[in-house]
Amino acid sequence: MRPAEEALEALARAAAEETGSSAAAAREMAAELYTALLGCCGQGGAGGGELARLIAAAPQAPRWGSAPQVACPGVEGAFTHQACRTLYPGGEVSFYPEFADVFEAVEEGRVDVGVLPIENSTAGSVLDVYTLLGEHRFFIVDATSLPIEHCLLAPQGAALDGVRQVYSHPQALGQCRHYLAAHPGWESSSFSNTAAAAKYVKGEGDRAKAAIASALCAQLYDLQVLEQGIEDASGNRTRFIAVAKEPVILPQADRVSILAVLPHRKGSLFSFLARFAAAGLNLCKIESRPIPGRRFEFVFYLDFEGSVRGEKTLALLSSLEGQVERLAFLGNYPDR
Ligand SMILES: O=C(O)C(=O)C[C@]1(C(=O)O)C=C[C@@H](O)C=C1
Repeated sequence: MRPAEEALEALARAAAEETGSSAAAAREMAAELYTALLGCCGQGGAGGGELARLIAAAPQAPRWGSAPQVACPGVEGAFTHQACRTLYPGGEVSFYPEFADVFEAVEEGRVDVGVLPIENSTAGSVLDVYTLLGEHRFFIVDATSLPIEHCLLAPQGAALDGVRQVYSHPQALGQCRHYLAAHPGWESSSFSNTAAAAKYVKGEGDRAKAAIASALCAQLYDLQVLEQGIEDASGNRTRFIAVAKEPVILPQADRVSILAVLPHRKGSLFSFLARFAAAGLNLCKIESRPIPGRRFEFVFYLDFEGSVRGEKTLALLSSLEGQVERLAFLGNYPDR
C-alpha cells in the first residue's frame, strides 16, 4: 500500500469505530475528503477555465464612474434608499415597487446598478433576493451594512391604544416580532416596502392604521412617531448589495460570493466545504434555495473573506470548476 492509501485506510477505520458506521461508508467518506484536499493543493481540478478568464478581465473601476443610474426598491425613505445614498452619493436613484422590478431594470439596461437588501442580523436572509440572484446572471459589485431602527408611525392625532392594523415589509415585521407579540390585538399585514407602507398609512388617514418604518419616513410623510426603537435586538443591521450586469472588482474588495449546485450524493457538501477550510479561507455566509422541479435539491450561496486576485483563492475556484454541477462567480467586493 502507498502511504496515502495507508493513511486513508487508517482514517476510515478510526471513523468507522468512532461513529459506528460501516467500514465501507467510512472509506467512501475518507476518499471524498482526500479528493477535496488534493483539490486544495492545486491537483485534481479542471483549472484555468472560464472563471479565471472572467476574473482577469474584470475592471477595477466601474464604467459609470461616481454618478451611476441606481434602481432602488420601494419609495423615498426606504432603508434601501439610505443604502443607495451611502453607496452612490453622486448617483441618480429611481424607484421600483418590487425586488424583481429592480432586477428587470438592471437586466434591460435602464440603470447601471440595482441596490437590494440581502441579510439582516435579526431576521436573517432576504430569501427573495437570493432567488433572484440565482435567476439572473448578475455580479455583486459593492456592499454596505447599515444600522436599522424601526418606528411605529401613524397619522397625526393617533394614539397607541387606537392602533388595530400594522403594515410593513415582512423583513421589518420579522425584526419587530417581540414588539408585535406584545400587542396581540394588532393585525400585521405584509407590504412591499417599509416606506411604501408609511406612504399608504398617510394616504389612508385612518388613525387605527400604523406602519413600521424609519424615523425619516415620519418627516417625509408627515406621520407621528408612536414608538421608536421597536426592533427586537439592539445593534440590528441590514447588509445591502449593489448588482450590475458586468463584473467590477474594486481594489479594496475583500469578500467573495459564489453560487454552486453540487452533485446530489453523500458527502458532496462536506467535501466542498472542506476545500475552503483546507485553503484557510474564512466562510462568512452559507445560504441555500430550492431548485424548482428538482425534489429537495438546492443551489448553495457561499460568501468567504478574500480576494480572487490572490493566487490561492483563484486556484481553489478554478479547481472546483468542472467538479460541481454548476459554479458561478457572483462577485468580489468590499464588505463595508
Ligand atoms: O428598504 C426597505 O425599507 C425595505 O422595506 C426592505 C428591507 C428588507 O427587505 O430587508 C430593508 C431593510 C430592513 O431590513 C427592512 C426591510
